[in-house]
Amino acid sequence: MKISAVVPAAGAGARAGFSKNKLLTFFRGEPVLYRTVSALSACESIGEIVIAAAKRDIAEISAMFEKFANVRAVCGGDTRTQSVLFALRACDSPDYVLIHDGARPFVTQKILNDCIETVRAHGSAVCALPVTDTIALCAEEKIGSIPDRSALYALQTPQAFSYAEILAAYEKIGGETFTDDSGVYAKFVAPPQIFAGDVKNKKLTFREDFLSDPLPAPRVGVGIDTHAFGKAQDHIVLGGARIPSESGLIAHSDGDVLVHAVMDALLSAAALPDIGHFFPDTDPAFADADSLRLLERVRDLLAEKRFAPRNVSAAIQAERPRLQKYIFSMRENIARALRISPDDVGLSAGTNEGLGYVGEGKGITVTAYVSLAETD
Ligand SMILES: Nc1ccn([C@@H]2O[C@H](COP(=O)(O)OP(=O)(O)OP(=O)(O)O)[C@@H](O)[C@H]2O)c(=O)n1
Ligand SMILES: C[C@](O)(CO)[C@H](O)COP(=O)(O)O
Repeated sequence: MKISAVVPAAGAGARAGFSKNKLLTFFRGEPVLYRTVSALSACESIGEIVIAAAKRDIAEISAMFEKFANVRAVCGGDTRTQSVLFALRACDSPDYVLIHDGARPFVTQKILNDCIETVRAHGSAVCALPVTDTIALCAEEKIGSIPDRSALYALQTPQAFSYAEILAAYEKIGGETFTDDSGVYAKFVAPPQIFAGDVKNKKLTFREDFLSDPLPAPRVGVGIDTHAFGKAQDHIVLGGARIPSESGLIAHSDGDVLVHAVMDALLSAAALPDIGHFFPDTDPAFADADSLRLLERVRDLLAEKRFAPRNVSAAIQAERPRLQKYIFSMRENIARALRISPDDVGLSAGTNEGLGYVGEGKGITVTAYVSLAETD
């Protein structure tokens, strides 16, 4: 079952009033369009992604996605309707196509999956929200009538259709302009099926839309742990790596002070009790425990609260042993346990210039910061 995505992104963004296309402006550290397309790209059911871009923006948009093998940009048109038509024509004959505005960067994986499930079942799928305001039909600044609100919905994107049907419908339009794709399908094919949208999936239209953020701020957490040398052992375990050492770190578990600090940071970010609560050092079950397995359990505890780790940044203070050649495998081990990329795990290691208990080689201290994302 092949599913393509079409992203109309060729507008001018006139109502937002920036000096360039609003989709190329930054929101929370990345261009709006990058956020939108990244969400589509993270959806496993979607294959190719075709962006309709204005001629003046096409080089910038193509460069933005050069590392995405499945994303390409084609020339859009003067209206959204034309842009969608041109991108539809450029698709590689999928079974279904999902059309999503570049200007809706807050689309969630749940919405995308619901859209795909609906189109598979019904041949069409339109993201729709029941309206909460009273809607009036007006003429000459007078209210003509007030339709029954229980039958009114605000239509969002994504909207998905059988590719053959929506392409054929778009080819029949001629010069007419539609405000969305469901209108085209309704006119030339059949009444489209709706599924539940989300208020957070709003379209960035006006400058003010860029000031209010519908997404919760990322949650951060900090964790600090220290273990003393003194165990009769020829190695320490740090970030899951076994590192030769004159003596081991004293602990009930494997003494992985780095992973312990990361676990405490994760639990703290989620406002959960610390590792002493979940893995007490009086419980024989955790004697010599592999801390990476405990880290996986912390990941699962976060998932129960609908949080997922986004990134880890930790600083190791150790006079000895030398750690540089183990840093990459530590990053990989932590990333694997947390199901994130090693690129999202930053580690630094330094001595304490001979000062204090670290400098005297009596122990190792790690300070870890993490951030969490809320999951759908
Ligand atoms: N000729 C056009 C016009 C719009 N769009 C896209 O359609 C989506 C919804 O349109 P809108 O929010 O109206 O964007 P703009 O047309 O850019 O905004 P404005 O009307 O304020 O100029 C946006 O992702 C926009 O880039 C498009 O692909 N081609
Ligand atoms: C397609 C759409 O986002 C559905 O709500 C909307 O109709 C686009 O309208 P615009 O005027 O092109 O922003």
